Amino acid sequence: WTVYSWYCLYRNYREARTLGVPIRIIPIDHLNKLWLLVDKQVVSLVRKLPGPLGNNNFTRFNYRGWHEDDGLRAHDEMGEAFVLVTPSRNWFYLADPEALFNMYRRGKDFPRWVEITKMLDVFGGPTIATASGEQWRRIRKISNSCLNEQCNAVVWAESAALGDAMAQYWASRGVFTSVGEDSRTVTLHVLSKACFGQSFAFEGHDERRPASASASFRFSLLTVMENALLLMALTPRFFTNPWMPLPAAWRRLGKACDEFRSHMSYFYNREVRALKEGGRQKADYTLMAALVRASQQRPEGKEEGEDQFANLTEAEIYGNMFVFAFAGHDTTAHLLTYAVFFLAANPSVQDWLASELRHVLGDRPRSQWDYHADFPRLRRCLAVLYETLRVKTPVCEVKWTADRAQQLDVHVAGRAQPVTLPPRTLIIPSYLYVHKHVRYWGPDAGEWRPERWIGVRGVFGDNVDGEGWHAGNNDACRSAKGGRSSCPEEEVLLSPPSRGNYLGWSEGARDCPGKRFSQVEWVAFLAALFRDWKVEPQRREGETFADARTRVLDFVEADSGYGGLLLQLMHPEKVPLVWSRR
Ligand code: HEM
Repeated sequence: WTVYSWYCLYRNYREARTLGVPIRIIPIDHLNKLWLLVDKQVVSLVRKLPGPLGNNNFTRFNYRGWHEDDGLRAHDEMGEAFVLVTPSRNWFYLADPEALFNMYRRGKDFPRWVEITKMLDVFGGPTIATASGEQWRRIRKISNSCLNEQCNAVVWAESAALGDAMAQYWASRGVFTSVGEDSRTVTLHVLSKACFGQSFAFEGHDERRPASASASFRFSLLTVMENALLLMALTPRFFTNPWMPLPAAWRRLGKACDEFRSHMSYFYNREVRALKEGGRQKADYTLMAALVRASQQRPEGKEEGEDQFANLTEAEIYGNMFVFAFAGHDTTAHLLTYAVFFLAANPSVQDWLASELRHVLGDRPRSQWDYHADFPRLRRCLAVLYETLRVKTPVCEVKWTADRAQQLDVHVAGRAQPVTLPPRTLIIPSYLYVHKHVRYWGPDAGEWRPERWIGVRGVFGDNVDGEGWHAGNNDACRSAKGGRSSCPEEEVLLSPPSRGNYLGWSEGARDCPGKRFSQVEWVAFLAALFRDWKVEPQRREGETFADARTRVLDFVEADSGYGGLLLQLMHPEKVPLVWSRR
């Protein structure tokens, strides 16, 4: 095996040399399953060795999330593109915004590497995240039509109600440490409502009752989502096998899987029945109902009997429901946790945010907030999301060249030149570089500064939302008052320096279909949390606010890591925060 491995490494190295970009060799593929279990521990042990033994390509590049620790260094040293050669595959890292945008535009030439997402097909499939080609186009088209404005209105109302309850809970604690857990609770509850029509009251971390053995829907959804990685690695069948000697917690997981499946089947049959009887009102939106409706209707132009090529099967609906719940849960929750910490360290941004919320929502109670009228005016809330996603991008993407060589113009040594990428080359967009380099974002590129996304309407002609100038270049867009516009009505949301410079929701045909969902959810949470409340770090004895702020920001950098598949704060409970009325 070792000889074969070295042979493959040599073969891949020879192939990498044809690319004409810098090469670094590492001995183990990033996605070797055994290695994934121990990579960080082994690397941190090897790092203790003296000199080059502890400091080499292996300790620098050969573990999950190395790019977060390395920051901008790798591309600063090697230019816009370089390749990591492993025994299994070549990993081509790309930080050229123009080349990235071209790659996203040519989705057929550079498809998603679905081998990495295939494990999401645990409750049925193929799904939107795991299918390719024609099959994916069909599922994606149906999904896009279901994630519509009706869905967003449901998300808005539910998120505002849950955000409100979370704010009350934190206020009842005064000092709280549960932002990570509570953010996961609210995002899960929003998904439960939007996907299945099941609404649950907020339960703060310390109020959680032990899950009932009778396995309610909430229990099954929560348990399945909390153990999603384990389920993807071992499949639900492993946990539901009655002959397998399993610990009690794993048995419970098996039970939750069975329950989750039978709840989905119940919801599915209910929707099919309602559709047949014409009983469901338009106002009763659920994603499940929308998918069922779309899958039962024969699309225009299709003949009888062709339906199976255009609609979703029952198994595909189950698989997709799981994928939506999985893809929409931790992404938003982790970002919300980051934002609460960034805001705690930046009271002036909280004031700026609150003044927009007061201006748009006034004193209206939450029940009178209106998605269609209020959401589009809350640009500062959206700017907080854009900025948090810029500096703490949770999702890593992998594209590849599949079975054909592809050419891409890439800046190498300052000049655009065609690079021929051999078949089976993996391409990793280096979002950290394009999101944070001073060349694109100005001297404060490394700082969390949501104001960079806001400009003043009309300063450079008639800016419209999302088509203005990037804040790094828009000093003239701001009013004289401390670099901030005084009136939210005059403001526009600016776009990034280029479309290849902002990859948080990805780009091209295979970008995130939940983008608008997450924006609506996020803005409603921020509105409920920060119109009437504020957050700050709990000070230690004798600590000034400036010291506490530095401590929080240092903590955010040091504690960021890949717990599972996403970047997150690993232990947000370690830094207590204070919640109070503004
Ligand atoms: C702020 C929160 C979110 C972020 C940052 C985010 C980011 C992303 C990214 C970067 C991708 C592309 C992944 C890849 O190519 O490997 C993606 C795909 C996807 N996202 Fe999101 N997402 C968010 C929220 C959501 C929500 C709320 C949903 C569902 C309601 C969702 C559903 C999906 C699905 C189904 C895909 C796969 C799409 C396809 O393959 O066609 N996401 N997301």
